[in-house]
Amino acid sequence: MPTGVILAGGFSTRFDGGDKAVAELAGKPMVRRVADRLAPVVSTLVVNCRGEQRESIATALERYPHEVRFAVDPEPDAGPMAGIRTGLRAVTDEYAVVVACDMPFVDRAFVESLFDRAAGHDAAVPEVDGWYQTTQAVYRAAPMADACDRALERGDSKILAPLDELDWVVVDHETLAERGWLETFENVNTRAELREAARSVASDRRNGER
Ligand SMILES: Nc1nc2c(ncn2[C@@H]2O[C@H](COP(=O)(O)OP(=O)(O)OP(=O)(O)O)[C@@H](O)[C@H]2O)c(=O)[nH]1
Ligand SMILES: [Mg+2]
Repeated sequence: MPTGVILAGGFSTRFDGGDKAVAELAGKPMVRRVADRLAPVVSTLVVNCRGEQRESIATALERYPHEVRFAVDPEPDAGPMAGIRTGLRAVTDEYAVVVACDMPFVDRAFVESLFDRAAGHDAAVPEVDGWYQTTQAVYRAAPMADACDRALERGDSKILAPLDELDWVVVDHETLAERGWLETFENVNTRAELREAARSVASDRRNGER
């Protein structure tokens, strides 16, 4: 089975104090929600974060059913693409799904379909409203990490820069909408968005989901 990489090295500046990775959403830290949603489709978890986040994230991931590896940023604040690179360097499987720690509704069936689409290619990246969702995408770990290194060496930290030299496929908006997969990209940046997400979890619970 492939690996799951959770990106958690950001500074949560819009979140008004505290690290959103370990903020509780309906009683469960967000990073744990993402990890639990990936558990059925991955066999190893890699968490990319800064050194000082490691202890609190490890606590949030206690008794996770798979091996958990930490990939600590050598340099903090180098941006999400550098975080993807650092996370993918710790991957030993051919493919990995990368998911941001603030996407607590990541959909398992969607992730499985991303792995299917990526097979034989270097990446499968969804596109929503014209934006490529590189922080919820599947990559072939080694070529993507190498391409990130080269982009960073050229001083290009744009998240799409490494894809220029790779064979990547796009999962388009229409397909995502048809299959009911737009909610998988919902992300939490502010305390208000956290409250909104908690309301979604509560209403889904009433409907017998989540
Ligand atoms: N390793 C690493 N990851 C990052 C960095 N910046 C953002 N990320 C991750 O990329 C994902 C999406 O980023 P944002 O939503 O901007 O998160 P953030 O930067 O923590 O929050 P803001 O400060 O409010 O922008 C999150 O999973 C972050 O943890 C960074 O400089 N390094
Ligand atoms: Mg940011």
